[in-house]
Amino acid sequence: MAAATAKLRLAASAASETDLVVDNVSMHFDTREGRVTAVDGMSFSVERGEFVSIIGPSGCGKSTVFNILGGLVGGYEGKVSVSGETITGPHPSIGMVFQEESTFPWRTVIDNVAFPLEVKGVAKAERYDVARKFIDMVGLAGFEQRYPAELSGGMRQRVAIARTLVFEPKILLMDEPFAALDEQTRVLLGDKVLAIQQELKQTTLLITHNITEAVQLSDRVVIMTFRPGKVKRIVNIRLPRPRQGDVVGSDAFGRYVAEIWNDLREEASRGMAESEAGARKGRS
Ligand SMILES: Nc1ncnc2c1ncn2[C@@H]1O[C@H](COP(=O)(O)OP(=O)(O)OP(=O)(O)O)[C@@H](O)[C@H]1O
Repeated sequence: MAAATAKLRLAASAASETDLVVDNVSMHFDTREGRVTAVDGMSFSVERGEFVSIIGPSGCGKSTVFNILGGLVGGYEGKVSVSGETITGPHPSIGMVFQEESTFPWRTVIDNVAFPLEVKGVAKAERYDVARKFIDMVGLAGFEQRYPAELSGGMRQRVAIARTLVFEPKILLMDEPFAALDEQTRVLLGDKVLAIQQELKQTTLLITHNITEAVQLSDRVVIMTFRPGKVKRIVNIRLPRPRQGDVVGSDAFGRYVAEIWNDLREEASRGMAESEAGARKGRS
């Protein structure tokens, strides 16, 4: 009986392991126009193996949150912790994928992906073995010897994702990695991300302004308000896993998109009204 209870307790704690906690985080910037509150008292967490997206209109503070979590900026209020440890700068458990092009143009795909292992001093044969595994996972097998200029934008972003995964980070943090791609490519790349998620059970936090992408990939979507960025609502996406791109055509998918758009429309309209008012002020 005692053993059964202990087992249950163990299962319950494993089921609720939290990888990332954002606790009451605020960030202000002092500008010539005065103090701007970019993020205001944001709190949320990401459980182990969970895929969470943060979505919000332009200017709501998404990139600021990304920079805080990546340890790229300091001077914020509140606390961010990874597996219970407060972060004070870039944390080795967090692997980042950036919006802008970040592959090294002078290196082949395999040398791009193997780069972090090369820096760590891993021998060539071993680092190529590991790199091949991740190149395969992102669907680029056969392209190992190509240079980034010989690939499409979507393929280059997959190289960047593989290069980050090679570290085996506890948390994968991505800032609009597919923003520059067309809608069809995004949905197809979403399939790749879903497959990776399925295989690695990778804890992932995606920053995006694309509702389809957020619903397609996530277990939960954190909706942010327009400036100052707060958590407006967190939506649980109860679409079955494993998911594939065709989930986008289902009625349930459409309902989630409509629900999130309802919240976002309000925020985006506020953003637009503010920028129009700013432009009028500038003209008068
Ligand atoms: N370094 C900075 N100095 C001054 N203001 C800043 C700075 N970084 C961000 N801001 C302001 O903070 C607010 C949030 O910006 P942020 O870039 O985080 O938003 P975002 O949601 O990522 O926007 P987008 O989707 O357009 O990239 C904006 O009003 C922005 O002008």
